[in-house]
Amino acid sequence: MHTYCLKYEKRANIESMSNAKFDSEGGQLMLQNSWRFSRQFQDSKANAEAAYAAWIKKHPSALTSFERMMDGAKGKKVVVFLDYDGTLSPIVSDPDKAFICAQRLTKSRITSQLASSAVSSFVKLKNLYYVGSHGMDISIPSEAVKNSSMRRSETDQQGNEVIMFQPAAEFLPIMKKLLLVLREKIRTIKGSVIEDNKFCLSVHYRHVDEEDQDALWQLVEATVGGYSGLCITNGKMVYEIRPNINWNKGHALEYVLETLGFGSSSDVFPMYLGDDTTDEDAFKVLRKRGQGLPILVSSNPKETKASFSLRNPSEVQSFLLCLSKWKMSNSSM
Ligand SMILES: O=P(O)(O)OC[C@H]1O[C@H](O[C@H]2O[C@H](CO)[C@@H](O)[C@H](O)[C@H]2O)[C@H](O)[C@@H](O)[C@@H]1O
Repeated sequence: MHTYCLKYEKRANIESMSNAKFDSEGGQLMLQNSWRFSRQFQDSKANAEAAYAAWIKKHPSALTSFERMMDGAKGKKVVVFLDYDGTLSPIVSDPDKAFICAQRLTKSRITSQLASSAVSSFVKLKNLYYVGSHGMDISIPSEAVKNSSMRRSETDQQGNEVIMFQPAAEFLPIMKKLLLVLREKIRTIKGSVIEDNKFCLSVHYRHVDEEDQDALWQLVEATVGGYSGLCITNGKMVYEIRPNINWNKGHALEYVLETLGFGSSSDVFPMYLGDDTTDEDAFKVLRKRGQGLPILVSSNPKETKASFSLRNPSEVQSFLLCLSKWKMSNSSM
């Protein structure tokens, strides 16, 4: 509405209209424009709904399709992989306040970009397996490891016996150094925040003014360019800097299944729930294995390898509740 008024003012000057004429015509024009605006808004809302309706046909809701979906799981071991931000926890403006209601998370594997210790401190459940930093920071309780060739445990920071796997371990000194350098550099850009996720540095720009975002990107790109072997990807209002190695959430999923003794087993039914583009690598692995369920968490139509979808973390919780009820009536899980 404001924009239309300004535009009209400009035209009124050009045409040297009287103030009286300006006022009365201005009011009428504003009405017409506000009607047009609301019509455009309704049209675009209807278009978005139509696009979502078409998309959901290709990626049905994991809630409404639950029974049908779980047919394939009967008699198999169900392994649930859950992304954290945007999947278990809603996206919030402060990353330190991304909490979840954890009561429904039992016997699950959590994959995230956060360091596994960070995810673990958010979730605070012991009988979970944590995977952080894009799958580059894996920690599995020793007693869960079925594959004897992988049983070489160590003690984590909380004193638990775990199998740790960090395929980018050699990058740790570089990541630590880069953290200090970047933290100092981006200090000049108001609203920017850097998060240390061990093998992934996340530079958030959610609170950076739009006109400063390009400068932040230039700064990040130039600084990271000074270090070899790293790459930058763009997430949800965040630049993610990580080692450029051939390892992603899909590899992590395979690694976890391997440690659990399900490497090439047909008795397993893995599910992966994620909202991020980086979760697509895990979806692809499930597709390739021809096993289990890739589920995308999104309220907007998106190009995805997932077969099913859930709209948001609240639907994820409802889904996990259905799953726990299903588990109670199907004892072999
Ligand atoms: O692999 P993920 O668990 O999906 O991690 C991706 C990033 O997630 C977090 O950032 C996102 O969620 C924040 C909290 O809701 C939000 O404030 C931010 O804008 C989002 O990008 C996490 O803080 C990052 O470190 C991860 O890179």
